[in-house]
Amino acid sequence: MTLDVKICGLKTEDAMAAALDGGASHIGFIFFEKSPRHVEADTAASLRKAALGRAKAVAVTVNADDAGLDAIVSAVNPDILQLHGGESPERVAEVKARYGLPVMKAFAIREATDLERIGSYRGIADRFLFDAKPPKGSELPGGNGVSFDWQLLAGLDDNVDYMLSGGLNAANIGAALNAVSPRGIDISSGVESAPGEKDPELIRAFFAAVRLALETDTVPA
Ligand SMILES: O=C(O)c1ccccc1N[C@@H]1O[C@H](COP(=O)(O)O)[C@@H](O)[C@H]1O
Repeated sequence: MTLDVKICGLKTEDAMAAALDGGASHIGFIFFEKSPRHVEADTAASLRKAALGRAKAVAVTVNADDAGLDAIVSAVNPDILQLHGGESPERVAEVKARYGLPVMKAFAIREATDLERIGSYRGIADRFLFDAKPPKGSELPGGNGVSFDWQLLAGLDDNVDYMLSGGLNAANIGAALNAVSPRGIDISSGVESAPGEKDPELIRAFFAAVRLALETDTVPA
C-alpha cells in the first residue's frame, strides 16, 4: 500500500495488533486528557514497542508546553509529533528544533479560506493534516467523526504533503480517495464501537475498504 494509513487513538494491544497486521504505516497516541482516547505516556511507551520497525509512532498533542512534550518524547520516543491545536508557525519551528522530530501540523477545515493558513507553515511543518472543524460544543479539536468537503482540497498543488482526516470510515473512504489524492489518510472514531473503544473488526474492515479503493480505476494516480 503506497498510501500512508494512520490509525489514531490506540489504547490496547489488540487494537494495535489489528492496526499493524492491517498494514498501518502510522499509529497514533492521543495525549489530551479530555479525550476518551487519552493515554498516559507509560501506556503509549509500552504499546509503541509492537510498532518498532513496522509503523511510525505519532504523538498527538494539543497546544502542549515544553514540559508536557518533554515527558511524552522521553517516555514514548515517537517518530513524529502531531500538533493538533492552534500552534503558531513559530511554535512549530521551536518544537521541531527542540526534539529534532518531524512535525505534522493539523488544520481544521470547513471552507476554502481555512486553507489559506497553511501558507505560513510551508517549509516549517513536515506534513499537514486536514481535519474537519469540531462540531459546536465539542471539547475535542479532533476525533469527532466529522467530515468536511474534500473537494476543498482538490485545488492544492501536488507538492502539498498532507494526510486526509475527519470522519473517515470503511463506507466513505472510497469516495474520499476518488475525490482527492492525499499521501496519507488518518482515522480514529470510524474504527470504534464506542468513543475511545477501538474495534479490531472495524479496523480490518477499514483496511479492506482502502485496498478495494486503491485497486479500482476510480482512484486518481
Ligand atoms: O481523537 C481524539 O480524541 C483527538 C483529540 C485531540 C486531538 C486530536 C484527536 N484526534 C485526531 O482527530 C482526527 C480525526 O478523527 P476522526 O477520524 O474524525 O475520529 C485524527 O487526526 C486524530 O488524530
